[in-house]
Amino acid sequence: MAAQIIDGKAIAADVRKEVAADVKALQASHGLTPGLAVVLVGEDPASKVYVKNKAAQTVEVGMQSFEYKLPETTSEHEILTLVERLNASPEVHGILVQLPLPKHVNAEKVLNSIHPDKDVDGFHPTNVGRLWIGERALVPCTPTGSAILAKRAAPDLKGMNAVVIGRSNIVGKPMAALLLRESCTVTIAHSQTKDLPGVVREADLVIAAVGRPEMVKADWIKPGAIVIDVGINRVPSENGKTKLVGDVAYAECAEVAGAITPVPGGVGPMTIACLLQNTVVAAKIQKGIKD
Ligand SMILES: Nc1nc(=O)c2c([nH]1)NC[C@@H]1CN(c3ccc(C(=O)N[C@@H](CCC(=O)O)C(=O)O)cc3)C=[N+]21
Ligand SMILES: [Mg+2]
Repeated sequence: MAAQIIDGKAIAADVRKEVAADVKALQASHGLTPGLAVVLVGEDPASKVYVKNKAAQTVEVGMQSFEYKLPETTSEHEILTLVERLNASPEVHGILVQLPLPKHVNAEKVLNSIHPDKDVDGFHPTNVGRLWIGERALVPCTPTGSAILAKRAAPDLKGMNAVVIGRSNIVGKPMAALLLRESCTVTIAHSQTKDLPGVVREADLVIAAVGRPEMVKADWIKPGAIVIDVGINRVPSENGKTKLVGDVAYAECAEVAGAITPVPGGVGPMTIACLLQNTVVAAKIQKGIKD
């Protein structure tokens, strides 16, 4: 039986509609227009595309967009000075510094300089702590979007065996925290895991976030399992161009899984939608607005 295909593009559009409604409500109730600042250092072409998409969608939902495109040679000090300015700006409620940063810049130092209440990526240690202890937090966008997609396939994740493949601070670890909050039994698997296929075969819910093209095979998947593919890998294609593939061998896994996300059109669009949602949450936190 073929899997249900979880349409991230359509679900992201739903989330953006909700965000647009939230923005309207905030304007009416508090005269507040949330603003998102994105900082891009250097010329990475893929990064430039994301920044452009983010800016367009930010404006589309009625928020203010501030873009800072700095040359590759920008010093760490200059970046820190910009972040300080954005931290202090009343028009800016969310700050995202696009990763990766150039090698001469200490990324950890830059990310930690963002005010936790403006940290719409949810990477600041304060937000990591808030997430794990269950306080109101800004939660990383990719795991948030992935959880929304999983819940579209199965509204109640309670009691499921969830296996997260990948232990990054950006996806794997916060994903585990979110699934624990949904009362899943969570395993974080990684490159050193013994018998990874065997571990994944126990999963009712698989989240693949390793950055290895099409690594997860059909015979790793328990029949009927939900498969969320976080990977976005650009690989050579037949016609000499490149194409995007996930961390999951999509075609073969779709024949075993109960539900599966495609790449592109799965988690990627959700990441940006959740970034916009986080900007609204950030604005509310800064203004002391409940919910
Ligand atoms: N501080 C920071 N936060 C990030 O969240 C962050 C970052 N840095 N650096 C780069 C990565 C990458 N990223 C993507 C977001 C959306 C798509 C996306 O929408 N992808 C589309 C297709 C894109 C295409 O066709 O190239 C899809 O999967 O359908 C992809 C990648 C956010 N990132
Ligand atoms: Mg993210």
